[in-house]
Formats: sequence, structure tokens, C-alpha cells
Amino acid sequence: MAKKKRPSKHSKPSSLKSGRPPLSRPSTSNTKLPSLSSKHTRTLINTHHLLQKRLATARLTGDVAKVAEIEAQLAAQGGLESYQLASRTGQRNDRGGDSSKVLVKWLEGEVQARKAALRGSRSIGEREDVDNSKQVTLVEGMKPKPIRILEVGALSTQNALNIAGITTVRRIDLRSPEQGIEEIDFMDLPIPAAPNGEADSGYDVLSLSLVLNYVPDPEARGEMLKRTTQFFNTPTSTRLQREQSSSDEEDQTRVLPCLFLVLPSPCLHNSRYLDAERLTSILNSLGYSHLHSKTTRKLYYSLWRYDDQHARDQWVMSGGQTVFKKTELKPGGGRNNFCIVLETE
Ligand SMILES: C[S@@+](CC[C@H](N)C(=O)[O-])C[C@H]1O[C@@H](n2cnc3c(N)ncnc32)[C@H](O)[C@@H]1O
Repeated sequence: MAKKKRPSKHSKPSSLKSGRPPLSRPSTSNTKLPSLSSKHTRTLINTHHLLQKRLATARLTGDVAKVAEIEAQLAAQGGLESYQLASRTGQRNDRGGDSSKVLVKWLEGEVQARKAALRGSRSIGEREDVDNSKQVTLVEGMKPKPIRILEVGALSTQNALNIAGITTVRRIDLRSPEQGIEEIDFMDLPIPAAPNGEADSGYDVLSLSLVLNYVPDPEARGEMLKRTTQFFNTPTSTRLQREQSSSDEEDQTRVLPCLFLVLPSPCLHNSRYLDAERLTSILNSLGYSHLHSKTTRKLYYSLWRYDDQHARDQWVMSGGQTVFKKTELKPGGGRNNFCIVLETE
């Protein structure tokens, strides 16, 4: 059988949607959650991931019959829609809750600072009561900038990230389960423009919660991580912030801009090819520094500050690795094959 040409490793990251099964039905519906047992939920999610992986391999080897067979299996299982429903069931409070609460906890300092600034601006506004037009100008002028969040792989518009007056959240997914979630592949999402080096055209926080493990192959996972770095407020604004920051200590406590990364715990703690040290090196090589992490029985949560090209240059200058191939770190049975591969430009 004729083999399909493998895409070049250095080509522009391709849309992940092209490697996905068709969406099972129109995307604007607001489906009521059926009650699924946790065993059923787990089986559905695991089978979906397994079929996705097999589908990616069949596509790569150009096995057309196999592709059709796996797509039919995915469709019979309910496709991405059923997978999303199962994932939402898994987010219920009685099943461990939704990861956005952990992110908000780690952003607490930023949230409280803005709340205090808001209170301050309101009291100044009240003092200027005599002149209404001035009051508005003053209040608006003093208003803190909201924390701009991009949530990739969003299942609901209702989560802890919505904090009135403090955050603005843009949500995207391959399949939009409800209004307010844009249906777009992150790999196709236009990179924010920064006209004239203007700050604030990007995001302060990018959330990738249980998304990277959805991507079926290791190179595409690396591409996804690499792409995250282009969505933050411009490197110029980050650098300016750093220069304005009064001390190194202050710089150490800075949280924004940052990446929130959540993976199933076994992807990090029981993989042949990935562990916490390796993940840290991969993210350091992209210009991230580790701020927080926590592991529960099911999930690994982490927060990484993006320190831009400057940090990446320093990493390279100090001899840091920038290419991460599929290298066995922990041999032996009983482990999984989750892996992230990173190639240089
Ligand atoms: C397990 S759900 C995770 C949902 C939620 N973030 C959570 O933490 O529970 C994974 C979602 O990521 C979405 N997804 C995967 N790859 C994506 C991509 N490249 N762009 C946008 N969404 C993506 C899938 O469609 C799916 O709805």
C-alpha cells in the first residue's frame, strides 16, 4: 500500500482538527448532562483517547481502511460530544471538581490587588460626586486592568474564572458545547497582534487544562506548548514590567503572564518518557519558570510564568537543552508512554 508522506517536523504547526474525527452533531446545542457513573465516564474517556491515538497512527501510515474503521468506532461511541459530556461529569464537585478553582487560588494575589484597586477607585469616584462626568472619567481612569484569560478546551462558560470586574475570559474548543465558547482549534487561533509594540493585545493567563493529553502525538504536544508562548502580552510589555519592577524579590513573586497546565497524574508520574524534571526542562527551554504545582490522585496541576525570549536566551547560554526527543527515562513494565517531543525551529 502506498504510504502517505510524513509531514516535515519543521513545517508550520498544522491544525489539530485535521487529525480529529468529525464532530458528531451541530455545536451550538446546550445539552443537559445525563447522569453517568464514574466507571462509565472513565471508560468513555479512556476509550476515546485510545481511539484518537490509533487514528493518529493510521493517518500517519496512510491506512485509509483503518482510518475509516476507527472513525466509525469513535462515532459509535458518540464522538467528541460524548467525550465532552463525560469530561464535564468528571468535573462535578462530587468527582473532584473543576480545575479552574485551583488556577484562581494561584491567582489570588493578582485578584486581591485588583479588588483593592477597584475599591480605591470607587471611593475616589464617590468623593468626586459633584461632577458626574468627572466621576465616570476618574473611576474609569483608576480601574485596574482586568486579568485577560484564554481558556483552551473549555467545556462550560460557568467556572471559577469568571470574577466580575476582575477577569475577562475568552473560551475556545474544537467543538463548542455552548454559546460563549468559540469553536476553533488553538493551533489555528490567530496570534494576537501587537501593533507598534503596544502592550495588552495578548493574554495574561493561558489555561490548558486536560488539553495537552488530548493531543494524540508527542510532536504535536510540543508544538502546542511552543505556540502558547505567542499568546501572552507582548514581550516588550513583559520586559518593561520587569524593568519597572523595583527589586529582584518583586520579580520572583510576579505571576503574570502565566500558563496553567493540567495533566492526568499518570502522564507525569507514571510515564516512561516524562517526569516532573523533564517537563520543567521543556518549559524552561521555552522561556517559562515554574511557580506552583500540586498533584492529587488523579491530576497534576501546575502554573508557569512566561519570562519571554530573554529567559529562553539565558537558558540556552547556560547550556540548557532545547531539543527533547522521545527518550526513555524510566524503563520497566506498568508504565505508560505519554511523551512530549520538542524540536527547535
Ligand atoms: C478533557 S476536556 C478538558 C476540559 C476542561 N478544560 C477540564 O479541565 O476539564 C479536553 C477538551 O480540550 C479540547 N481540545 C483539545 N485540543 C484542542 C485544541 N487544539 N484546540 C481547542 N480545544 C482543544 C477538546 O475538544 C476537549 O473538549
